[in-house]
Amino acid sequence: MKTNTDPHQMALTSVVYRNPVTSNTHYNELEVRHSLLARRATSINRISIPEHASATLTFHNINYIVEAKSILNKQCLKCPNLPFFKAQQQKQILFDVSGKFMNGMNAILGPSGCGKSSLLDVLADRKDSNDLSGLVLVDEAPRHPSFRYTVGYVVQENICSGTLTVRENLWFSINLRMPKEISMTEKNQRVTCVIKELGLEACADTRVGTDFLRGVSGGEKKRTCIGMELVLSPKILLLDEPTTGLDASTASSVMNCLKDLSQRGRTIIFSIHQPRYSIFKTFDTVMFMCKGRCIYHGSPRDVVSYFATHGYQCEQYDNPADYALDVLIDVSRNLDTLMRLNNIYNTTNANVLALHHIKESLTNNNNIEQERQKYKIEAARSIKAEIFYLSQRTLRNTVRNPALALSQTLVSIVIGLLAGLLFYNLKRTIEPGVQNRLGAIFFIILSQTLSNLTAIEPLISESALFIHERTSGYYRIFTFFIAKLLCDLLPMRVIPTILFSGISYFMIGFNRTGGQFFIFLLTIFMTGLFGSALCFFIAATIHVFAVALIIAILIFVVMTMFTGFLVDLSSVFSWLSWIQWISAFRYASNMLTISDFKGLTFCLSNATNFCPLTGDEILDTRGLAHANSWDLWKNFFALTIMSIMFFVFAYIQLLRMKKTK
Ligand SMILES: Nc1ncnc2c1ncn2[C@@H]1O[C@H](COP(=O)(O)OP(=O)(O)OP(=O)(O)O)[C@@H](O)[C@H]1O
Repeated sequence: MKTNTDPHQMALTSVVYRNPVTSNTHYNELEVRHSLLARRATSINRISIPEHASATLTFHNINYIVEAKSILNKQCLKCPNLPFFKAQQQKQILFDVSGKFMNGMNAILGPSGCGKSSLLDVLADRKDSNDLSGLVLVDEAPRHPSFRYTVGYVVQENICSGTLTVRENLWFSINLRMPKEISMTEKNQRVTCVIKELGLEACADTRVGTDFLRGVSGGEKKRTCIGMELVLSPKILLLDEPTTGLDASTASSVMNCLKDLSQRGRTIIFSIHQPRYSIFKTFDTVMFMCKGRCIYHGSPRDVVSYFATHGYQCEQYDNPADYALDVLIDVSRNLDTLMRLNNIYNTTNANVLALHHIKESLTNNNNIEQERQKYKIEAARSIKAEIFYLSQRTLRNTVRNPALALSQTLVSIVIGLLAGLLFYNLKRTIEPGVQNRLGAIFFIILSQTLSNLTAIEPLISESALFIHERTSGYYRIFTFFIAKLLCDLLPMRVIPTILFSGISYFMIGFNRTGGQFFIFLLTIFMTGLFGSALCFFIAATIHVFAVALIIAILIFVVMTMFTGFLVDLSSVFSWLSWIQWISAFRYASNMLTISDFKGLTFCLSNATNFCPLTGDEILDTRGLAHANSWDLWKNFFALTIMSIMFFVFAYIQLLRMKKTK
């Protein structure tokens, strides 16, 4: 393959530099280097996956400490789930870890909980820098702020869109993550090339699959996730346990695939649990970790002899990987041995040399972090393009997985018919006309409220995908929010609203004027929109479906109780009655009540044509002002404000989701 340039560097075109501070000589050099790269990138007119894209990643004295919650005292063990019984405690996960990963297959091995994933996250710049000390360098320079978005990182869980095909997932990744300068032809070339490299030709146009939709195999799904990173053509590819959950042959095929990539110059770094020998021997280097410390880093061929010198003998037919893991388990139980092996590792010649090389950089470490924060990163695509690609995916998702949309539509038809039959052709009599009319309004608001609970599920089920894509810099939160609104929340309210209103309004026999039907339609739509906004906010705040659902139901029930239909609001305790002002459903039912009752007269049911009660009197009794049109529209205004407020809250919650882990 032809290699005209380095697309990893090309991705830097998506980075702009704002107010770089020039107080530090070392950083000045970096800045010059980066701007040179950026300038060079703009002149590139052809992209191909480079055969020799290699990078060396070194890390020095990495310490990672988190705030962990611990139970305060023994008595509190009885109530461990209550947050106020927990105290913040510092927990060190990584202890002075240093090392160097060059192009090739670099494995990180160790027992569960030894800090493999944490180290990978640190190397990928996905941890909060406040919890970290130490230095990570790429080709002897500090990582660029965009490193997190340009490095390939395949998380342990296979996160990609299940309703899209393998090829569509790759396109989604390349469309959103590569700079806009890259042409369609070049992207197509790259996607085709990655599909070929990963051996995905046979299933390229098969849907990946979800829990309920059979798709590609586990190995193919894993390779799709790898492909979504490879389309960026990263020099460094990090993978968290790429073989977990795969059978032996699929694990081998994934590892062979990675081996191929490494032979083409990429630096592949991955954590792995108990590899078979056939896999173990493909590694170029292995790093053994134990309780957050590194105790060996070198060739897999030297493992047995290295540990033998420390008193651990490998049995004749034992797999060296199993043997090493047994050694690690033994070492983890013996703190003295662990410290001894860790000290030996830290003082090995190679390591000392590496530290010597970057001594100057180490002293500038604090400055480097501060400087990194000052760079502003811009997304690779324009807002319009991001909305387009996200909407395209959402629509495909809806069309290919129509259960939710169909059930929402069907439920609207059924409830519309039910309301129509229950309150069929309302009479304008005092008994039972008035009561039935009020009952119909209450039923309509209640049913529309409850049918909006469905808005919780899609966001919660997509939260893992959203967090992953946000961390990997696929799109801005704003564009995700707009696409969700335009292609998911709004259509799911508009169509059912029209169907429900069209059926129920005329069957029930509310006033048949165009204006009143429009107010009815608008009220139903706004009720749905408010319900969606509230559910969106709850789903963005609480990620456990059952908890989110129960909270949404609780809020809906309280709001329904304060509509004024179940209890006379003037008789409620004064310290409780303020809830009526935040009951969106009171505003909705007020709109319907005022619109329908105003100007009506209600007759006696004995057909005497004596009509002693007017709709205006009923509105007066219910305390609903109706003198002018503002009295009606102020309810619409309040409903709109509350919907906007909850959409804003939902957006803030999305922003608050941490990019780092
Ligand atoms: N944010 C955190 N708060 C508290 N403890 C944490 C946090 N992050 C990691 N840990 C702890 O740090 C240790 C190392 O976690 P890590 O996920 O890095 O281990 P691992 O070697 O990848 O484990 P596994 O192989 O089981 O995935 C674990 O004991 C984990 O519970």
